[in-house]
Amino acid sequence: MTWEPPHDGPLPQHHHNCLGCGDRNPHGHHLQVRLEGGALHARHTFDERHAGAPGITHGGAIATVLDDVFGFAGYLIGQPAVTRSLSIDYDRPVPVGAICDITARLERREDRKLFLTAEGVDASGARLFTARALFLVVDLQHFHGPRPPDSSARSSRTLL
Ligand SMILES: CCCCCCCCCCCC(=O)SCCNC(=O)CCNC(=O)[C@H](O)C(C)(C)COP(=O)(O)OP(=O)(O)OC[C@H]1O[C@@H](n2cnc3c(N)ncnc32)[C@H](O)[C@@H]1OP(=O)(O)O
Repeated sequence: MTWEPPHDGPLPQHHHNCLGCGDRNPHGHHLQVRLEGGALHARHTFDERHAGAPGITHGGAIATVLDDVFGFAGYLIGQPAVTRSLSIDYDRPVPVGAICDITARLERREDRKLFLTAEGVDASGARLFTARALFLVVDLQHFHGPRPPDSSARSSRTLL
């Protein structure tokens, strides 16, 4: 089967239990990532579960979400890729309960290496954080390992 680039619109979750985007992970962020004009977009609202300082989103929660949005780069190239390096600049506190719009782009590819950037802004457009990541393309063997006991959690609408 030949791979075709995805059209603009919602992208499938990585898998149902994914911490970032899985719809069946009760501890997850339930991200919904869209492709728009070649860029990956997610609108997300962190909640009280994601607080570090009172009322302010934990930096690790932001890193989780960024890592997962970057993980959708696999859809742009039709091959799975995983994080090798992730770097974040936290420009402003992200209030719990506030809308956060995240945009990520594949800046360039060098063989297996995907160089990615992302930005998060609030509802007024003020920049909250920026990030850079290096993802490496892997083959499906990379994911062969211990599997969740509920293998029925997988479906054709997921990557794994
Ligand atoms: C079905 C679909 C599902 C897809 C499902 C996708 C789900 C995504 C979920 C969200 C994202 C995640 O959480 S992913 C999970 C978190 N990440 C992981 O678990 C990855 C753990 N790490 C690994 O498994 C491994 O380190 C790999 C596979 C990433 C890379 O290992 P490797 O193949 O040995 O590659 P390595 O030699 O280290 O590096 C390859 C090239 O990158 C360069 N390189 C390495 N680090 C850097 C760096 N910081 N900056 C610049 N360049 C670097 C090296 O010099 C080399 O260049 P050159 O000599 O080639 O020029």
